Amino acid sequence: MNSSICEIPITPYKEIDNGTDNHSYTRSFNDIPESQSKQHGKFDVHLSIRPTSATPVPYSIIPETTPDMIDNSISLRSSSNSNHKTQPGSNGSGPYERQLSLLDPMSDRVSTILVWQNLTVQIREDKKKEAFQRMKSYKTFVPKRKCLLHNISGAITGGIWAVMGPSGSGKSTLLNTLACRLDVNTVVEGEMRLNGAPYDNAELKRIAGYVMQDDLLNGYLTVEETLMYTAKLRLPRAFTDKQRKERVEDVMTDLGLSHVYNVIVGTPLKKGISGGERKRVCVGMQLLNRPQLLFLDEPTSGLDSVTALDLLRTFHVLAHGKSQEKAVTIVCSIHQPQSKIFDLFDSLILLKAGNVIYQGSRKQAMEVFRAAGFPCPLYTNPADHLLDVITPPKSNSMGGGNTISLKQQAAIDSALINAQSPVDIDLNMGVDKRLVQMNDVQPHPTWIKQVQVLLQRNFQEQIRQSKVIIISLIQTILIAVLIGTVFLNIGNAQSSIVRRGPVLFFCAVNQGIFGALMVINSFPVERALTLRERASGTYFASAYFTAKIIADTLVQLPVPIIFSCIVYFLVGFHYTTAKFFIFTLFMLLCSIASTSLALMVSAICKTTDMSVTVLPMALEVSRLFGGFFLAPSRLPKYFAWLDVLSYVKYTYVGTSLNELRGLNLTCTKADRDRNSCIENGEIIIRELGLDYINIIGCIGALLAFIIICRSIAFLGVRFLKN
Ligand SMILES: Nc1ncnc2c1ncn2[C@@H]1O[C@H](COP(=O)(O)OP(=O)(O)OP(=O)(O)O)[C@@H](O)[C@H]1O
Repeated sequence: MNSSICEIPITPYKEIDNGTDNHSYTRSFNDIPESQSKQHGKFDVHLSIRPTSATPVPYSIIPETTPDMIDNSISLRSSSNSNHKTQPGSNGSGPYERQLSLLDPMSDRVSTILVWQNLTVQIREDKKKEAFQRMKSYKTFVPKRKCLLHNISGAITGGIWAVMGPSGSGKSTLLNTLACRLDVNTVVEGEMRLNGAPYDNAELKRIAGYVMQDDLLNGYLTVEETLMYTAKLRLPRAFTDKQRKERVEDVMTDLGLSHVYNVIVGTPLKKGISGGERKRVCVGMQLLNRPQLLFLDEPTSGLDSVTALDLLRTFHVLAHGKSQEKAVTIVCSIHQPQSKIFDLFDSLILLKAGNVIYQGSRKQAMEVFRAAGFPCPLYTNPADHLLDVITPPKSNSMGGGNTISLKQQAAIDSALINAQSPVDIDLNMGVDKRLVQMNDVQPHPTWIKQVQVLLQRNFQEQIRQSKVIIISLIQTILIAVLIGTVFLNIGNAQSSIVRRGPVLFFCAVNQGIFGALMVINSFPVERALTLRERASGTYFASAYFTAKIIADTLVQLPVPIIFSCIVYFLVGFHYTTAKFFIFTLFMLLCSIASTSLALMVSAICKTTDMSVTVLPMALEVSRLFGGFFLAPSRLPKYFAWLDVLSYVKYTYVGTSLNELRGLNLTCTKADRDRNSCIENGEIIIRELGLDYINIIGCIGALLAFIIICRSIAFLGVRFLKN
């Protein structure tokens, strides 16, 4: 069977009978959305159609042959066409490639071809549990796994693709598999190729973007700031600031965001841009480094129909490329699009329970369904029709509705599959495009530059949240005044001995709480955002962590300093300049230690709920072993390890040593008569058993505590990804 293309411009659609069962059309872009035709101007595109039924049927015998049958993007070689010959003069990359260039109107601008063959995705209960069971009974071991995708094959070759199917059919699983974003408990079998070569997440990060369903963004930054920071972090280091700014402006114009460039993104409590605009910002962040491939998971979820249509029109324009530019191949998972949205897709993958029911041109889908005996009724949304056919109606509790038996449903599925030619995948598709891509790798901004940009972003966010900082300062002043007045001018009398311990212990406890609560509330959300940015290859985990530690510490500094200045003088602690600075240093280290503990807990627990449950216990233990209720030297040996973990203890013991060393106490005659006079602080230190360590030891222990907690937190951020 030969196919040939006649280049006769006929507008809008006219069939050219070339004497074969392959028919060719030439059409103009009159029927594409206005926005797109403006971009392209008016030009003619050559398309061919192929019969899709198992037994090829010439289209001429189907009475209502319509342009719907035009296959303008399908790239799967059908077995029935496997004798397809390479045209003379083609670039020799095989019949598949040639077919692409014949079938795809923008093949010269399609830069990415994604192919998968015999792809099976399974989920296991737990990776470690499975490995353990395998070790225990390796001969008889049969892993318990749920199959999410069943041995599917296909290809994505340009244009805008919809992955459709009922809920739970595996749309997100397919997207995540192709984008190498599955979680650790997933087992993938089969081949996936990007431009003819196996690929991994790192390679995909360079050329592809992924927009997740929920628009997780930094609510305190404006649209322009959000995009500008991403541009600074993601665009190659060779870009100048001017070029970055131009790229951001370009993306904002493309996505229709220019009118909100100065509006903050917004948080649940502070309204910012709209839902559709948020989605556009997420897409914009991915478009900044001009990806060749864009995955979008349910991009229209939560949007009203007008906004959703508007967004899809934007994607359609991106997918067909602006003049002279390479087009972005877009793959969207979508639930049940309205008909106008459905019309914007070039191609379709229809999934049901992890199986592919249809893949190929969107327009041809209706024909396949008709050939299988399911023509789309008049005035019915084609997307609804496709889903209605493949989704069996469930009987309701009232016994209403017509149910279809599993057998009938299986018959429908096989009728649909039989109405299409079997797919024969060529894994080498797009190999020539790969060479171009490999030469195109440009280095990312340096680690130092990333830290610098992230620091700037962090400070900007903190400034936008200045209310929280101001409230924390006011609260610190109030608490400090309260403590200072309760223990006002403690003096040097014997009665001051029983008051010194509690006030020092209370200072240590108080410094820990506020910072820890702030971290526990904000870090899990920040972590989710960071994970997402890192999944897109925006920056190194170490750069993020370094910037966070520096910014948080600098913002935290004033609180213990203000606290110390007020409390120290109101209480009237042992006054020398050195002692005051040592006290302040302990307050500062205590505050940093508590936030480090909270950071570690929330990095390991991952969610706010879990962190909020675990942190109070950690704080309680720190207090219990804080050295006040029971002297550290008198603790039972088996608790020694918990005692070592208490940052409160090192603060309390350190400040006590600082206060009591060199402290002279006055005694009244009555005290002497009762023989209960304690003349100096050294005696108290010995009595309380605090002399097992010195001040330097306490400072060292606090520093070690901070370093260990932060190192564990870093490992949590770096390696715990879900
Ligand atoms: N981590 C997982 N553990 C267990 N089952 C999973 C997991 N991920 C997905 N599944 C199951 O795999 C099937 C496909 O899920 P997937 O999220 O891909 O479906 P979907 O078509 O995107 O659904 P929806 O449209 O509702 O988002 C579902 O039955 C789901 O319960």
